[in-house]
Amino acid sequence: MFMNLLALYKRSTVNVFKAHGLVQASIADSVTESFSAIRTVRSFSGEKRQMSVFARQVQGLVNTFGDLRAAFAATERINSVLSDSEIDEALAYSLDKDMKQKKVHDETLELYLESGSNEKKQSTKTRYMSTLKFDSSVRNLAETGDICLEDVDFSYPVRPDVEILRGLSLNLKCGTVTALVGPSGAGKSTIVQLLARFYEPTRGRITVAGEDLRTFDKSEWARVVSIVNQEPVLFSVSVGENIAYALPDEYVSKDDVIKAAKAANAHEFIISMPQGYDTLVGERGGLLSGGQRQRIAIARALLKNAPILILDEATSALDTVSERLVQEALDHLMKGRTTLVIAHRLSTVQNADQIALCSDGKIAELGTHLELLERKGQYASLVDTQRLAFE
Ligand SMILES: Nc1ncnc2c1ncn2[C@@H]1O[C@H](COP(=O)(O)OP(=O)(O)OP(=O)(O)O)[C@@H](O)[C@H]1O
Repeated sequence: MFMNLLALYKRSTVNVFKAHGLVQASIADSVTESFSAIRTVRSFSGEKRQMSVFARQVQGLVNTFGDLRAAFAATERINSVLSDSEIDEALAYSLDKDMKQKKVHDETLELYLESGSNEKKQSTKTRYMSTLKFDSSVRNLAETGDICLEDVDFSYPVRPDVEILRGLSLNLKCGTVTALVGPSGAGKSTIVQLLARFYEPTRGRITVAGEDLRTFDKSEWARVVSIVNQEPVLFSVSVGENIAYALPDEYVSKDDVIKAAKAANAHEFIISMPQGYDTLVGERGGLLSGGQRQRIAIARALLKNAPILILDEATSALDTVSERLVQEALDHLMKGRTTLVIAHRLSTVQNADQIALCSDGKIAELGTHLELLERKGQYASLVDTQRLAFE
């Protein structure tokens, strides 16, 4: 993982240096051309055409300085990420909140409040944040507590004026399955994005065992959440390596990989391939079928063993045999985990512990399949529309 990051950094740095080189060459060209244009203008000052050449060269020079500034900004950004001096906004938020509520009294915080040097403030903040990270023991909370979306509003940063979620509240009971259904565009995938913390709520909060998710480091949170979706991301390496990728920072034995593959109904098809677990899967797993790719993703999730599971349309677009194999693997994966399933086909979610119907950025109906049918509301009409043969 670290080697990949290093390689990425090297590539980025080389690109920035290349950009610098290009920009410098371009500046030199622009300057030379500008001076030659000036000379031309001087010697043929009566000709308008030469004036327009001169104006173009000056414009070129201005653009070049713009490019140079962007290249410097990119270098600075890369360096700030690598030197770890970036502020984790989520943690900064919780720190700020605790301080405002004066819940935390210790001398480190007082130090922080003092008007000391920026460096001192930063180091105090970092120390406080690492205490928070350590104390919070995310995994323990995720294994034992409910996840609650509390009165959540959300707008995507690119369209801040459009509210996608409006006062949405939902409780995912620890160790149970919640199915999220609703019309297209209602906000189901947006809820997944917030639970995975790709975005933070604009208002309201998401908690695990009562703790605001923003108090946890995002990478720690990523360890306790598994997402399996319709198009799993596979890398152009072997099947075994793709499964082991679940734990990129840890040593994973071949036995563990095989155990996960067996539980995911993937072992049989893997050993029937020419090089078994060493078979390369091709670019984005292109040498495997859709159902096989999903079972590899499920094996990966089993190996990761995260207490929170999100299944986004996981069994759609599969033929009946593949769907049965994948569904069995999923049933295995869901056991004992706090699971949120998004499915368009209502037949796949009727056994969930609770079904939440998301409509217009809110949870409009909540209950079991039978309860919601009896209610004769939106869920019942969705079921009706799909003309499914429920008991
Ligand atoms: N990254 C994004 N930036 C801006 N708007 C987005 C983004 N992703 C989704 N949206 C908008 O948010 C709204 C809700 O989308 P979302 O994907 O959450 O709905 P959904 O219920 O999952 O729909 P579907 O069932 O069709 O997948 C839509 O209007 C969509 O256009």
